[in-house]
Amino acid sequence: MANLAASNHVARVLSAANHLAGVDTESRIATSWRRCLVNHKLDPARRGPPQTLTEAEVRHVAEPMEELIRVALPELEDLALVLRDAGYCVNLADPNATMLVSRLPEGDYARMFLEWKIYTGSNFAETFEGTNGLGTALAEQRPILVHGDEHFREQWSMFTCAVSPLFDHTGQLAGAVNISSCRSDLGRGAHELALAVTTQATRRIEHAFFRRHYRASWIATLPASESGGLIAYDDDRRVVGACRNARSALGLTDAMISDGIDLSHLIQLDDSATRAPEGSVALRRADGTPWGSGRVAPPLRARSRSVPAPARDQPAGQFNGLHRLAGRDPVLVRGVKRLMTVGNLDLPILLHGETGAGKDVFARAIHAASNRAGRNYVALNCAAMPESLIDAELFGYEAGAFTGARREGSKGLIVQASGGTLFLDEIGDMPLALQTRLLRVLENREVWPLGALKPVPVDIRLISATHRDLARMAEAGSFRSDLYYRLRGMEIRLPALRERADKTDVIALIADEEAPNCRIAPGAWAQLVAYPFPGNMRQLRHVLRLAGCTAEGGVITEADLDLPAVGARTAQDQASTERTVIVDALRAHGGRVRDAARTLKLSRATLYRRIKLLKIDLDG
Ligand SMILES: Nc1ncnc2c1ncn2[C@@H]1O[C@H](COP(=O)(O)OP(=O)(O)OP(=O)(O)O)[C@@H](O)[C@H]1O
Repeated sequence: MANLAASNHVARVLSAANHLAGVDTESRIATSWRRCLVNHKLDPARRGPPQTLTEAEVRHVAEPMEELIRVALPELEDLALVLRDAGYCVNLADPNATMLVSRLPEGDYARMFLEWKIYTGSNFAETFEGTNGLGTALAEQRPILVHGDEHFREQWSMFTCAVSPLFDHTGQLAGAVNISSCRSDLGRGAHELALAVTTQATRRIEHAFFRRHYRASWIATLPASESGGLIAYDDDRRVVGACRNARSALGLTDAMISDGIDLSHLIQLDDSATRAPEGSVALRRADGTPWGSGRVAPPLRARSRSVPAPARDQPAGQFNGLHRLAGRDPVLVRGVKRLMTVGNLDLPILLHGETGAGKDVFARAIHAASNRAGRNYVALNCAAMPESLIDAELFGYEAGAFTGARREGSKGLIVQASGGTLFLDEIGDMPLALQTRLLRVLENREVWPLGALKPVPVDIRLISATHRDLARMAEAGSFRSDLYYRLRGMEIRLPALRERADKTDVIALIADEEAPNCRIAPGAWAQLVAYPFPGNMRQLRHVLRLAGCTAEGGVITEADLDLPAVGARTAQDQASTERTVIVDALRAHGGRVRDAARTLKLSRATLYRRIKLLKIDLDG
């Protein structure tokens, strides 16, 4: 049955190539099929995984794209969050169709992408893989949806990919955003919305990148009818840059830009656009005819927000990184003090905290502060992989131990970490069978790679982390209690961002890192302080990074904060957290609203409004 489908598919591809009836031979798909057969000499029946780069090669390829990746990440994370439950994976690729960033969906869907190597490092160039979303969108430099058997190779026909190419601030092809689903059974129509969502997210990344690059220039946004193209110009109104859409709307060339063409030869802006920037302005074409409304943003010229000084009682030295992470939060400061007392004992550490609370960065800081610093630090997320893969990744295997194993075998992460630190993230998700094997490694200080005839001695410091209640899991039998006690030589709880007593310091510090040239308007500041941040530091970083890119005139306003609504219970938590923060500040200042407002970095009026809303009794 499967063979019949495959040969039917191959016959269709060949018909299209030979312009036979029964196939829309003029469609983009058929044109691409012909390219694959005639130009690239590919075989639609060939099966096999895509070419995949090693981790070091990926790092090398990603290096020149670092800034673009940094700007794109918040959008990619948001896309992944929105599409995760629908089973889509999200990727950012370079112009040669190598995936550089991948966000997998939940559960079984993730397994499909892992099995088919649709992940970081894989290459889907049309010249190798034939017609596919990523390769074809890049070859044609146009967004495309490639659904099921529209793929050139029959083996990809269970996937549907929506892809939008990404252009840099000079209008050059810089990569592509890809989303793939293994639900081709849903029909093409079901995926069309995904293409629109991907295209919009890609435009936002391009705009954020453009604004970042030209942050020292004026930036005019063309009307929505021109897809909101962007033009950057200097104080003398000479054009210094334009995005791809603006270039095509205005017929702008590189030569015109490097000659510093006068803006008035392209569009007319009245003087009010310069006097009162940031609002919408009426635009006219160069010949004076009205051209709808656009926007003008002035250059970002100065940093204007101060960063709180670190707590004065923090000692210098090897624990500096840990102290910086702990800030002025008493729970964390206490945790770091306890860590210092055990110093370099190779005690296993268990970190407990919600997602994004900083378990990974804390684990790295512990390693950096230990006498193992400078040796290997190896991390594995136990929730991101199916059991069979964790087994092979962690414990290693001998050459030819199982079908699909690497020819030369694999040392495994435990052996790689020997002499240094092994960080096991989401340890609560480790399957029971593997818990038993891990326990044996910790007890015997040796590991048996699959298929090995003798064990390999190892010397690791283990740091593990979880957001789950391991004690309860141990009681319920879903986590081995003997392993639990072995892991928690010392347990450190990382408070959620909303619980941190120094929440405002953390916001200010992260704002300074993520949006260094921006000031936060009071309304936006109040929102940030009040928001419960279920995604903790990670979410705060993303929100501020994005806000820093979209903020016009160097001021982050409420409109720049993309803070998703939180559920009713969380809203209640938020109110109670906010209440506690305000009451604490008032207490610390003997009830003086003015001083409490200064500490909370709120205006007095805002603080009075919050006090009234939260029914805080000032006299009490
Ligand atoms: N104390 C901190 N100060 C500033 N940034 C922080 C701090 N802690 C964490 N972050 C940032 O928050 C993001 C998430 O951190 P991290 O990956 O360590 O969280 P996590 O708890 O391991 O998350 P998960 O459980 O989802 O893996 C990172 O970008 C990190 O740099």
